Amino acid sequence: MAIEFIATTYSAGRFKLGPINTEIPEKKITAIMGKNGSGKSTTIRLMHGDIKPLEGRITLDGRDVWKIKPVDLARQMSLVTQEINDPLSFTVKDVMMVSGYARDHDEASMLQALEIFGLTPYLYRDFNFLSGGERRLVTIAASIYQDSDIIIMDEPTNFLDVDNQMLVYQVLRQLRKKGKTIVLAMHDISAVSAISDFVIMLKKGELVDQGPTSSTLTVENLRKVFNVPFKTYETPWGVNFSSPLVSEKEMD
Ligand SMILES: Nc1ncnc2c1ncn2[C@@H]1O[C@H](COP(=O)(O)OP(=O)(O)OP(=O)(O)O)[C@@H](O)[C@H]1O
Repeated sequence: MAIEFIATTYSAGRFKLGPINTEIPEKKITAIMGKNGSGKSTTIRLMHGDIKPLEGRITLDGRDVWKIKPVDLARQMSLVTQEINDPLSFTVKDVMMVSGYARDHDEASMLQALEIFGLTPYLYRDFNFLSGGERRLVTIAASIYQDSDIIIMDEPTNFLDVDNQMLVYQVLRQLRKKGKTIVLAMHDISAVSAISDFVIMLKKGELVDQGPTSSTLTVENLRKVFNVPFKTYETPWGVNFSSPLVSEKEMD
């Protein structure tokens, strides 16, 4: 399942994205990084065929993704968005069923996906009355239940406590091991460094750099993207990046 951006551009109001040329590595974790408003969600929506490019193409195994029938696309790609709209009074089970509508219903797999996050007791709860973090975990469980080859998530760890963030990253690693292609829009630089194999860095809709995380996630690129200085430091879990968030001292 290869996703390719070929000279892709998009425009919404005054915002312009691209041109983007990239091939999302299969069976790896790709992180899309950039400041607020840099175009991460737009890139993800293009990848999922929710919006059409202005110029160029986004292809899934050579086919324009926006032309693929939703039911066929759902077998190949799942998307966890930032905002979860549920105008109806859906239960957690309904949310799972909607996500899994293109696969054969399998109650055991559905419960298994919820159980990863300890959510089986929530099966008949009203989704709208769950906390922000619980809703996020349900939608991640729903995308696991969907069982597509490609899993896209927009800021999957938003609203989550550190233990649940760790759980989500652990689950993402397991999904990669199972051969899933994963694409994440992310803010958290340490998490990008720890979990992603490939990184796409955006600034104001432009591609700043892309490549293997080990060689692309550099202090130089981070400074370009975020306009603040960064330094690396060693932690017991590997190299991390730091900027003077709450310090009065300037870094050079
Ligand atoms: N339909 C639209 N009409 C006008 N502007 C839009 C539209 N959709 C997106 N934009 C603008 O495009 C820019 C990129 O938005 P996008 O949601 O892709 O950013 P992002 O990198 O995901 O940001 P964040 O980190 O805040 O989620 C923003 O300035 C946004 O206001």
